[in-house]
Amino acid sequence: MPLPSFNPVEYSAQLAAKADRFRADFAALGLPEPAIFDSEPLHYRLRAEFRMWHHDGRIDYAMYDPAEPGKPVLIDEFPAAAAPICAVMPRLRDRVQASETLKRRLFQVEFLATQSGELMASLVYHRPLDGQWEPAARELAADLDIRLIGRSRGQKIVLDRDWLLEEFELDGRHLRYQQIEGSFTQPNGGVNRKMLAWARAQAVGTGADLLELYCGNGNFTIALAPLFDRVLATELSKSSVGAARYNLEANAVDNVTMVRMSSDEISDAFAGGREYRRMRGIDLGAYRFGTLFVDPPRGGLDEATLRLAGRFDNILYISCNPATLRENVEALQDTHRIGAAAAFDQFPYTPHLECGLHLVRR
Ligand SMILES: C[S@@+](CC[C@H](N)C(=O)[O-])C[C@H]1O[C@@H](n2cnc3c(N)ncnc32)[C@H](O)[C@@H]1O
Repeated sequence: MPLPSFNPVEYSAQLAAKADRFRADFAALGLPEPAIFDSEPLHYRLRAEFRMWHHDGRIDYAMYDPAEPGKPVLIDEFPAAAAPICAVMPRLRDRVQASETLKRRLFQVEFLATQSGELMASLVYHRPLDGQWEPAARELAADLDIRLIGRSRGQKIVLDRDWLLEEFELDGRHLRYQQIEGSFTQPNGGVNRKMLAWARAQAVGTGADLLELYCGNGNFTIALAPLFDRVLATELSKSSVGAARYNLEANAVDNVTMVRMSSDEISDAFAGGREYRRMRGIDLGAYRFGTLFVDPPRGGLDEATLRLAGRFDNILYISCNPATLRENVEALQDTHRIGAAAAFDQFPYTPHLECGLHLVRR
């Protein structure tokens, strides 16, 4: 896949072609007409990372075309990135270039922005960070008015905090989300809000209790919780579970129990497998689960999780990989039909498409 070119004139046609492919790929599985949710055509990415290329006494941002992996493509701008990232990129490069301490063996720069206006950059080095780095970095952070983190092998220097606070309105609620550096967060903030609204619309009326797997920092959990009596939410990553707990409190959501468990562990617990210390005090039998919400990584659902899914009347499935989504829906064909579908264009100008399905027990 070559590096994308960002031409808003081509955007609508590209999205239409992706949606057609989605329809065609799922036609045999009884896909209803999907709702199509577009992205902003530019400045839609809240995360962007670049290698730093050192040459002729200067440094430049670089990306790699997978078709020519040995050859850096030097870039001055990255129009997919959120406007605050675009604005700070040249200023950060010039300031780093002017400081030997900040520049030496700088390998990569990772930006994270929020729609609420916060911005963080992580400077990743191929050398241990010494006592001179921190004062230079503090000056840089103050000049650019951003949060800054320095990383090197086995070393992480956080100047103040390693997270941002995202805030936005959703269906009349003001939501707050801690987003931790290095942990998963949805890259396209505008499209994420459309995914949350779609998921909420699908969940209305499914009632009873919700089981959520792969909940990350509670992105969907916080949005969906008021529509259910009780929610059991699970996630593998320790830092994401920490953020999710923070977010439950920050949003005054009190009907969610959060457990750090992998999808196969929670599937095993439901199947009456071994006893899990992390499940102590949680009586699975006392829940009245009507809905399962899953948003797995690209690999989709494993066998044990598919068996667990088959027990639910409603499965809300958000997927960043239509190929594994299709395999999983095929495996559930005997018990579930597709009640509603959506395509979310998280990744404009690439072939990737995020999909949402509401699977309903036959
Ligand atoms: C696509 S992200 C979705 C996160 C969240 N729903 C959101 O919207 O931000 C997938 C999440 O699954 C978690 N994960 C990966 N493998 C897992 C596993 N085997 N069991 C449970 N969670 C897993 C990752 O840490 C990540 O947070």
